Amino acid sequence: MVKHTIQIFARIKPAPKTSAVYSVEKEDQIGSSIEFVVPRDLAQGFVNNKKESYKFRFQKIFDQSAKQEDIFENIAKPVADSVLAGYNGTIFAYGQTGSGKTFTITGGAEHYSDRGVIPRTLSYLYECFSQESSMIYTTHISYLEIYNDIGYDLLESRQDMSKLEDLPKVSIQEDPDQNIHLKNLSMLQSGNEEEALNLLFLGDTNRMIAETPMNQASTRSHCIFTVHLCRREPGSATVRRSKLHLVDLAGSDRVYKTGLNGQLLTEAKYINLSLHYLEQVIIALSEKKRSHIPYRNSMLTSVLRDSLGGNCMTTMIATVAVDKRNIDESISTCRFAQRVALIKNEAILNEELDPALLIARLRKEVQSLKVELSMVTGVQREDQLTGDEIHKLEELLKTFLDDPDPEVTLNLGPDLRKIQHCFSRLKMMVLEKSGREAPLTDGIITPEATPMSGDFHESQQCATEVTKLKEILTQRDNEISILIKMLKSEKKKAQEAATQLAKFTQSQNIVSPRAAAQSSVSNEESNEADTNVTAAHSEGRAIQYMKKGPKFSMGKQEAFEIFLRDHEDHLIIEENKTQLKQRSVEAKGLGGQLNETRNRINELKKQLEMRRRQRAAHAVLDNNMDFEDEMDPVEEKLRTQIEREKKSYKSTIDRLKALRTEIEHLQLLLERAKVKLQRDFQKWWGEEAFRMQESEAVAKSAALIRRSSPHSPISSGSDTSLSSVQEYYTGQAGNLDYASCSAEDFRSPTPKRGPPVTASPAWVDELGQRAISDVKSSSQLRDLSTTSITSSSIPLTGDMKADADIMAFVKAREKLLQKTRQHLKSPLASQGKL
Ligand SMILES: Nc1ncnc2c1ncn2[C@@H]1O[C@H](COP(=O)(O)OP(=O)(O)OP(=O)(O)O)[C@@H](O)[C@H]1O
Repeated sequence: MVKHTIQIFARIKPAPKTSAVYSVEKEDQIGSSIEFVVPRDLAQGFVNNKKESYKFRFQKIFDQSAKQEDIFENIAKPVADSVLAGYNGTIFAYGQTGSGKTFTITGGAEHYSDRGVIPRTLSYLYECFSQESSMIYTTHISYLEIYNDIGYDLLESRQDMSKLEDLPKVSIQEDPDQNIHLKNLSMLQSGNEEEALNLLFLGDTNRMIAETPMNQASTRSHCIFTVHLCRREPGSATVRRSKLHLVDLAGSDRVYKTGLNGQLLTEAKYINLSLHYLEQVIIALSEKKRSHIPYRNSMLTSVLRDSLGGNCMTTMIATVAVDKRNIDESISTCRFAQRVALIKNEAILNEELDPALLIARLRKEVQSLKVELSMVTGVQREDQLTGDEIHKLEELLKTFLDDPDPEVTLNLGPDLRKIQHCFSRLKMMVLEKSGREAPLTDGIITPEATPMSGDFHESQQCATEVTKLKEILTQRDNEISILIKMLKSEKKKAQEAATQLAKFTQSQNIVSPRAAAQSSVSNEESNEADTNVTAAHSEGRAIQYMKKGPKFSMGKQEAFEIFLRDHEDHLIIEENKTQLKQRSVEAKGLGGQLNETRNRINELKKQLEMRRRQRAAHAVLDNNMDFEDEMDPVEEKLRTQIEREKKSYKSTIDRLKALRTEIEHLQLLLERAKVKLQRDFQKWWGEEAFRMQESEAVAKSAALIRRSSPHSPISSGSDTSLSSVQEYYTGQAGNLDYASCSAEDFRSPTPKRGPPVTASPAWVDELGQRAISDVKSSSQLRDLSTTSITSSSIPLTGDMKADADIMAFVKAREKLLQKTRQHLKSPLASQGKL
């Protein structure tokens, strides 16, 4: 058992301007302190006793310039090491909204070097597994999100997930030993780093998709990424199971400051409530006298029960934003950390005996004891008695029973099988005899000798028979259920194999750069082919999942491409694409190098073999038996060359592996950016459609007013925006004269005048909330966007909503094209950068 207090670290978020409100001081080898200086507010009067300086001590403070690597090396690596040794570990980030919790735990989405604690720890764990080949490691991953005190499984891979409620709900169950079990939380096995990263990506994407403006998941929910590790030595029945929780808590902001209302306030209450309960637990734990710890108050504290005051090596990272307006929050974050630092945990080695392995070991032991016994007795014993042995036993038994001497004994020797056989035979004889009241074995047992008779005997016999039959029935039932289980599991396996194969094939077809990069890598490392295939399966799953964005129609696709060019992430995406290309080219080059080195090694080995044969032949001729011990300079030189080539081969392989991780990470970043883009686009598109509908409503009411009062200022046509909306709607300026329409015209689904309805409702598809998907001809639209939109060729459906959406599309497209034209005129464009 290891007793230790929770370790606390602080990380300061980079601020644009250097702030003078705090200072960091390294006090000694095991601690640093941070001091906040809050000048007194003179507006509160001259007599003001408010404290000016607040000082807090941490194990280490990571100032603004700290890199993600520093955080991993100093904080996460020691925890990962203890998890590898069989202890539970938890790292949790706590701090106000935007202070860098997600950045620290998961990482930034822009650069490879921004990878946070989770991906780095996964990478480290798998590296350790490969180095410690004498151990067998099994890893499972779970990813839980807690929002409004309800748990959600983030590893759900359903394709049609669009909101948080679509995710499976996770509930807590407690066993009699008060152990917490999370029902409905997936625990997926990950065979290598790539599979684990894919699961992280799947969870993060689910988190992002489930996020709506009302639920900014990262801010308002707690996320717990858990690695479940099982470690054992081959052949040993002892297993070590440990868990590593990596926790990204919700923003710790106090409600009054955030100025929330309605739904957001409810959420904030829940969050603050769960953080409040967390604080309660921490206060209770830090007070020595308290016996009751209120873990059960919230899901968060129930799940983290072991991490706080239990069997776990726990570390807290307090994330702090040091700009002036956040000072109060930063001080309360540090205060919270000081309390946490008082908690003592007792981590124990989670070692247990694996029952299956124990049975296997005992079986082996029995087998070897049997062998030993047969060596001592000189008789080879089978589990069952042979026919010959049974025959001999029957004779012995008969002699024994026939002998009238009551002192006679039945000598069977030290063989349990024989003893059991004789006993069961005797029992059967007694039972049958007592049932039939007739001698069974050549008069061995006489009716007089039987103490039982009559009806009682009969019912006894029946009962025995029934019991026997029941036993047989149960046995058959068991056999049947085992067979059904086997059948089901085989069926499931076959189905899984088929789906995986289909996904794999699909992913290979879809993601060409990845496939290219992978094939170049896997070519060089043929021995890793199996791993690659498994990885490709899970990769296929992640990519499939990510590709689930809506399929755009032709016009919308065009608008999307233009939208993409203007998007804030465009440059980052381009940069990552370029990097990906470079890495892929480098990987390909290294692959070539690797092949060449391998060929050279093979060639050198051949030369060495040849040389050895030559020397052996000479030695036979010269009768020199000691030639093996003599040094041959040519052989030595060849060996040195081989060694050199092997070293170069190894370093190239290492680089290739690192490159592969980087390539995969870049691909994930790109794919994530793509999901975000699609989401932003849908949102923007929906907004445009909505705005257009609003304008249309204004236009209609204007027309009504004009109708009732033809000389009013609105009807004079001075409002250009309204007239342009009317133009869109009528398809031609002035083509539809609202002033001459009756009220019926507005109620009718089809306008009485205006362009003929040429479109079929089939080209209206789902777009955000309501939007238009397809237009009959994209050239038609191109014309519309380059000229002013007055053409009567806009095909309308007659449905108000759909028509408004069509016009929203046309207008949105025109806007985008205008923007593009402006861009093209800009100096950047003239430098050929667009
Ligand atoms: N150390 C850092 N270096 C660079 N950028 C950072 C750092 N910390 C945070 N950021 C940036 O600040 C922004 C907010 O950070 P982040 O999302 O991690 O905050 P958070 O505490 O998780 O917020 P929330 O409570 O809303 O989830 C992000 O854009 C992130 O990239």
